[in-house]
Amino acid sequence: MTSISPEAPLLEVEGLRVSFATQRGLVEAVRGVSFAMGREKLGIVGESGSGKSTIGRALMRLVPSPGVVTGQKLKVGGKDVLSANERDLQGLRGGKIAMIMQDPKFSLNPVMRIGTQIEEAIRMHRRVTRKAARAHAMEALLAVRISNPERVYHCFPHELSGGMGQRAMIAMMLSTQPDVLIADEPTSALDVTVQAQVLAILDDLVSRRGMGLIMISHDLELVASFCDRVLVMYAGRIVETLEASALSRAVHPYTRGLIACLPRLSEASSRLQTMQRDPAWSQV
Ligand SMILES: Nc1ncnc2c1ncn2[C@@H]1O[C@H](COP(=O)(O)OP(=O)(O)OP(=O)(O)O)[C@@H](O)[C@H]1O
Repeated sequence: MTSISPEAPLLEVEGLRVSFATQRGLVEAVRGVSFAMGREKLGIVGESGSGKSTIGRALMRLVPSPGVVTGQKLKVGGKDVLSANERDLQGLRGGKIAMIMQDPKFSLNPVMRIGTQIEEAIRMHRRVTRKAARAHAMEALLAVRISNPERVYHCFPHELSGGMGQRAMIAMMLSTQPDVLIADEPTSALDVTVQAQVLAILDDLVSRRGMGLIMISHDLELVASFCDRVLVMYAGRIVETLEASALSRAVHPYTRGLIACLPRLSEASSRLQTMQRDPAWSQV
């Protein structure tokens, strides 16, 4: 873990804006988002298209062309992301901040064995021998509760099940010891049992390593049960920030609408509510 004081925010975001010039006009995906986070689990929820993933990508400086990212401040572990050059970015990505995606297919190299990929990631960030990198890779696989790391080490990604592939990806992202991990819908492609196992692994790793975790999801219930704090997004803006334990005290009508739309076992026979949107929620 890099040496930053426990009190310093791991992440500082002020006035973040991301827009895309498209043939259909300017898409303002993120419209002035500000937040800070420490060693905590922070959820970002909102419906599809509200800008959640774009925030994650902006933090990694991975917004694709023609995206334009601006802001007053975007700092990870005290390092400025907005002004970082390619070399700085290599150190930042993996070293300070890493991202796991919904599907390991997009993060793992399909033609490289799992162990080799993890070792490569480690050796990009730490001066260690091949032998030491291999030992660290094995440790990383064990840390995500893979009981037979030797076998997984030699596998290609397609030889792993969805849950195992997800664990291997988490192992790779954590092997470089980042301060902040962004998990973008990390479990939505997994069945419920495997989902619970992967969340338990993330929870354990985050609390043992004292990292910050950003969990991006459209699932308010999941995020509220897993995270300490929740940012609720609507149309590119944060409309509400809540302690996860205080969801019932949400005041924004969009958040209240999300809560009202959740199915409840006690009301199995009643119709699910649908959200009534107010155009005023999108106004800056
Ligand atoms: N490369 C791109 N080019 C043009 N528009 C984009 C691009 N990437 C994202 N957008 C637009 O930015 C907005 C926010 O997208 P984003 O993927 O961040 O939303 P999201 O909340 O993560 O949604 P989802 O849950 O579906 O992933 C959407 O309107 C999307 O169409």
